[in-house]
Amino acid sequence: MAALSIGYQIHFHFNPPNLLPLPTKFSSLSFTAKHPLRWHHIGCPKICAPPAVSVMAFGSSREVLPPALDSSSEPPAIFDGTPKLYISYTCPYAQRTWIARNYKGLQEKIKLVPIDLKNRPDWYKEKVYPANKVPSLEHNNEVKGESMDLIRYINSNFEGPSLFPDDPSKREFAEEMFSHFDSFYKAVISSFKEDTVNDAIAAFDSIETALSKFVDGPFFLGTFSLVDIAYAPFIERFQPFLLDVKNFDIATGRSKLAAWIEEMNQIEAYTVTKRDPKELLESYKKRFLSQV
Ligand SMILES: N[C@@H](CCC(=O)N[C@@H](CS)C(=O)NCC(=O)O)C(=O)O
Repeated sequence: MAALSIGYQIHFHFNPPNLLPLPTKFSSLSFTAKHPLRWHHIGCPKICAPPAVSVMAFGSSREVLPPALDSSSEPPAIFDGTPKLYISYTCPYAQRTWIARNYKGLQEKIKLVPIDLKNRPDWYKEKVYPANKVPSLEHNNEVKGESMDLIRYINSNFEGPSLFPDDPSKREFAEEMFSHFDSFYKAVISSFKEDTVNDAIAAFDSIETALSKFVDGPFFLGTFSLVDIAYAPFIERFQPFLLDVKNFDIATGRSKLAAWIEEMNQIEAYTVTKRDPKELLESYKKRFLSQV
């Protein structure tokens, strides 16, 4: 059975209102093929008839994530026709593709194959992706790589909501932001090794300006898009490191960036891919401070 549980927004319509707060009294709610709605109520030994509630699927799926495959693991059924996204749970480039796949609701269509990069299985390089990096996507008997190409590919070649608006001015700005990524990344990383955070300040000022361009929403292109996906995994890592090590809070005095971070944290397709900030901080400290 697929290890998948579906999230629901539950609207309680109880009368009289003094019965509230009822949500705490309900232990779980689940759907099965036989019983479309099972309502488990604490204090009710059996499955009870649901009270007056409406339950609305909000279209997101919380997956049980598979364990990462290592050198002792058998390969999945490569080229069996099932699209597969090879990732590492800790890689920000892979995270981009994982977010795109989640946002488009492709959890059941594109199988997630996590790889342990520190103890990589030989078959990954030999049979799947000779570049031996993540992410890679197996689709239509081909394996493609490069996160920026893959998020565009996933957006264009699979069903689900579009992550790239039609508006030509937004598309043009998206391309600008994609090109800007490398210099943003380099500026922030270089500040890790310097005494001042001037480069990082300038880099985040440029993000604040970019976020001010479209006013029809808190995201880079107004609505959530590939641009947010391209930047989010990196900002997720830069923020705790700059705060802890450089005492630089990227969101202070940058209201658009602060709002963007808040809104990103409402997007489940993204939040399920996030790592513990403490773990990210430790891994960045190991990576960047030991080289100083
Ligand atoms: N430009 C690539 C970068 C991918 C990349 O560097 N992935 C890292 C993990 S975060 C990797 O696979 N490293 C393994 C290696 O370089 O051997 C992309 O955007 O997909």
